[in-house]
Amino acid sequence: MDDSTYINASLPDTSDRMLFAVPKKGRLYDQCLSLLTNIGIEFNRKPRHDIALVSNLPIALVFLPAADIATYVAKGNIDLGITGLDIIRESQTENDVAELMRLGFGKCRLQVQAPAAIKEVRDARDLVGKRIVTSFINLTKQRFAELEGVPVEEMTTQVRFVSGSVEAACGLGLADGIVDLVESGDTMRAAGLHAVDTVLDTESVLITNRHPRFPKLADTIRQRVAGILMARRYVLCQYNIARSGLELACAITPGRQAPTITSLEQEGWVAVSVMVEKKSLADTMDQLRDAGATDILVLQIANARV
Ligand SMILES: Nc1ncnc2c1ncn2[C@@H]1O[C@H](COP(=O)(O)OP(=O)(O)OP(=O)(O)O)[C@@H](O)[C@H]1O
Ligand SMILES: O=P(O)(O)OC[C@H]1O[C@H](OP(=O)(O)OP(=O)(O)O)[C@H](O)[C@@H]1O
Repeated sequence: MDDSTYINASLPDTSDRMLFAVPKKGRLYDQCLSLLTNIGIEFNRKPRHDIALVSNLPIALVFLPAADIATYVAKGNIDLGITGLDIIRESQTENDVAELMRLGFGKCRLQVQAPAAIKEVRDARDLVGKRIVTSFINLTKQRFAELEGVPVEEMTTQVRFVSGSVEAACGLGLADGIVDLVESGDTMRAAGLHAVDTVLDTESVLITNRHPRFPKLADTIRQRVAGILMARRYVLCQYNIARSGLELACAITPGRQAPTITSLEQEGWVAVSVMVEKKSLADTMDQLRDAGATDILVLQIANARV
């Protein structure tokens, strides 16, 4: 029985539905569920069931370990999925999946880490020929082979797999260094480690098989996700300004495409409506004020299509 027979046998009522895989637990789970809600996907997941039929679209959600999603999508068992870039690279599926969009959450770094107390190890090169423990065996071997300047088969560094709690390996005497994900750095510091190299910057991505079975539906989901990401990134800013100050104001707020300008019932004045990135909003409002804008209002964007 091959992989496709197995998955189809376990999904008897889903043959006419696009299979959309999301992590069943872990760091990406909450953000994925929130994204699904925001893009209008309605479903009812029964306790302990890993498949949920979507009630308002011909989609079945499949809850899988994040680490397996890229492989399922690459092999075509699953049509669309959300997982980490790190997982795509580690499972060597980048040629078999199409990355539709980076999702802006699950951001962290895959780093080589060593005991901070061992002063001789300041750089990943200091770990060449030593013992490394990781859950990312392929990426780690590639990195150390690169450092050694030899093919993976000829490298002297010993890379060993553990499935979790990687940070404990040095303290327990199993490794001289580890390769693991770091976000805040709290886990690494608590284990007495420090980073000596970054192998990869990662975040969650929306992926599809290179030969999708439901291209139109996959594109609809892509567009909905793009709209939500844009709505999260921008606000709508409205203000009034004298025509004499309009050129400067438009330079401060060029918008995504261009500002919308309407006449006010007051000679020589216009109203401007424009999208502004949230991260620069406070500065932008100060600059608009200095440029003579009045009644500067900021409105949240609930959703969008771009
Ligand atoms: N600290 C973190 N900050 C942000 N994203 C992370 C972090 N740790 C992991 N990720 C992302 O989430 C993905 C899944 O990691 P997570 O630790 O949640 O795995 P998991 O599914 O719970 O499996 P495991 O049982 O091996 O821990 C990672 O591949 C990575 O893309
Ligand atoms: O830099 P930090 O913010 O401390 O995050 C890093 C930790 O997060 C991940 O593990 P997670 O907590 O998801 O659990 P896991 O060890 O079970 O994978 C990763 O494997 C690190 O251990």
